[in-house]
Amino acid sequence: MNRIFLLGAGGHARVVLESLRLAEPGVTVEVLDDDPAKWGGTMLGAPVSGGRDTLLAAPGARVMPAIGDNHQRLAAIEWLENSGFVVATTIDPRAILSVSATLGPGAFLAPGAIVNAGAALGRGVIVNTGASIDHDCVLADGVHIGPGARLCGGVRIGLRTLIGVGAVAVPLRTIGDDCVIGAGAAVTSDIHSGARATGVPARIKE
Ligand SMILES: CC(=O)SCCNC(=O)CCNC(=O)[C@H](O)C(C)(C)COP(=O)(O)OP(=O)(O)OC[C@H]1O[C@@H](n2cnc3c(N)ncnc32)[C@H](O)[C@@H]1OP(=O)(O)O
Repeated sequence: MNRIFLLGAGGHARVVLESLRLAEPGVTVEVLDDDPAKWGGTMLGAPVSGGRDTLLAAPGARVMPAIGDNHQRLAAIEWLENSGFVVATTIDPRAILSVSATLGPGAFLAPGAIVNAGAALGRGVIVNTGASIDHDCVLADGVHIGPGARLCGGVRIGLRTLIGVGAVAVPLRTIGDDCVIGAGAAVTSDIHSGARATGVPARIKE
């Protein structure tokens, strides 16, 4: 039986669940969440059967992290790896992934996402609905590229950074760790780690 646990029962997890069912027809999905209030319920017909303790009864199980928050998702992946679980990736069949691009464990490509030649995406990277990552981009662990965002060629993005919905970055720019790039921003200069930047062109908000 093709069985997988989905870690997370929020809005992002519902998107991942639908993509997973399309990518792996017939898969049996069991949902886990750290919030006990969700236990015993269902999410899109899949049982929400408990929290991480439930996993400990299934050593070596396959788990897809589906937590929207970048820090929490990456921490969960590290916990799963250290606990001996197999961290899955999910590529929605309506996404396009270059044969020469690479994805780390726990990565998710949403419907309409495009990842082009030579791009390297780390662990737990989300490329959300209709976003595009062009050739030779390098995205570190825990990055989230929001819906409709566009990265030109050779852009580098640091750990856990969020690129907001509809934002863009021109070629070869570097955006550091733990940044937030606001919705609709145009990144035309490098952005240092920890910065929040908005606008066209994007300016760092101190
Ligand atoms: C499927 C999904 O939903 S995936 C979700 C992906 N997530 C996103 O895309 C979220 C992106 N987040 C944003 O763009 C946010 O607005 C942020 C992070 C830039 C700012 O959030 P906050 O710190 O809460 O700022 P806040 O809403 O209080 O606004 C502060 C000021 O910045 C302005 N501002 C906020 N966002 C932006 C933006 N994207 N571009 C330009 N100005 C902005 C506000 O208008 C406000 O201006 P004012 O002080 O003149 O009134």
